[in-house]
Amino acid sequence: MTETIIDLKKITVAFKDGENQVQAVKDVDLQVEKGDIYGIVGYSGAGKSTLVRVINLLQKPTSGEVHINNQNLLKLKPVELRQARTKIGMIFQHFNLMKSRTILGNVEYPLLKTKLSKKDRIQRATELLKLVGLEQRKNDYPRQLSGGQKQRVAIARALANNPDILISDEATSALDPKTTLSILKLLKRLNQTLGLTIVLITHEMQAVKEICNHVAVMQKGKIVERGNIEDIFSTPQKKLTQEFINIATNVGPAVEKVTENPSFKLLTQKQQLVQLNFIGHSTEQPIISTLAKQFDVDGNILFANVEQLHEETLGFMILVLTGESKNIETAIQFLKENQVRVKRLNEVPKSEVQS
Ligand SMILES: Nc1ncnc2c1ncn2[C@@H]1O[C@H](COP(=O)(O)OP(=O)(O)OP(=O)(O)O)[C@@H](O)[C@H]1O
Repeated sequence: MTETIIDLKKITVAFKDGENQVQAVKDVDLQVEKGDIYGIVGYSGAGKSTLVRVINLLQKPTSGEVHINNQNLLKLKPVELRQARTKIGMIFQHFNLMKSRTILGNVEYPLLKTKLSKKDRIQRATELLKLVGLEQRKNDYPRQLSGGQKQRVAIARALANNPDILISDEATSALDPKTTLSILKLLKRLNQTLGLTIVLITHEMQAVKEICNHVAVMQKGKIVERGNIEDIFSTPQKKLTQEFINIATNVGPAVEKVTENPSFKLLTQKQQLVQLNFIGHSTEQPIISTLAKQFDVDGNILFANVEQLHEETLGFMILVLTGESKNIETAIQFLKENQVRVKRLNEVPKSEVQS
């Protein structure tokens, strides 16, 4: 049985900007299941940070309801809210470590407000550093660590009070791709071993693809599309979502390269440039040879990429189909009937297309 741990209802956040009012978040509902890793993707200014800051009431909404762990946070007394907040950890792009404290001192810091003795605090902080693989560095200072190591310390600190939820606000945006991957893997491990629910804000669908089970796409303060990761990657509905996925799967840059190449202009009336997206079992079929054998249509592969998302395999391909236009149309129909999404990348004159 799934259990909803984050339930935001009709959240609106408005800021005063001089004479004007900026609505950073507009009437957003968001439900996250316990134990999930939920991505929130959007370009800068979409309202992602503002929305997730509502989860721990770092940002009070102008209107709406905030239910976390079945508690209505807006109805809690200050002392109860402080307690509820300790169960929501947060990590940031710039780590926010205290320069004058050692690594151990940074992780110990949130425990100073608890009833733990100094000895127990040190023991807990040491355990947490072990969990993120930095026990050996506990007496170092933040300046002595790399970006990835600093983020590991920030993660250990965020876990000090045994939170149920971890909010990651662009936590890998300042890191190189390899370090990003290692931090994402660490988050996934913590999700699996501690049952931690993670909300991951990012402007990169690539990060979402690595570890999230669900994703919401934000634009201008609203969630424009949401769903499980396989559905969103295989059948994105909104142009913005497609854009993010094209970048994450390298299809976007490949289409650009192909269509900007001078040879693209030289395609004949018997050639159709197509982008194919395959889902699940359709990735295993010998599509190209079938097109040649059954429809007398040759397929020349210009780009191909296969992505594994949990149990689902997704394939992306850019092809030039060459043959009689009638045959190309039948071949495209065949592909569609076999759960392959087909997007035409060049216009074939109408007179050539038989319906
Ligand atoms: N305290 C504030 N006062 C006024 N406007 C704000 C405030 N905080 C955010 N905004 C505005 O709200 C909108 C959403 O900002 P927000 O930081 O939530 O977006 P974001 O998607 O997280 O982008 P980024 O990744 O750049 O932080 C922006 O137009 C921003 O300028």
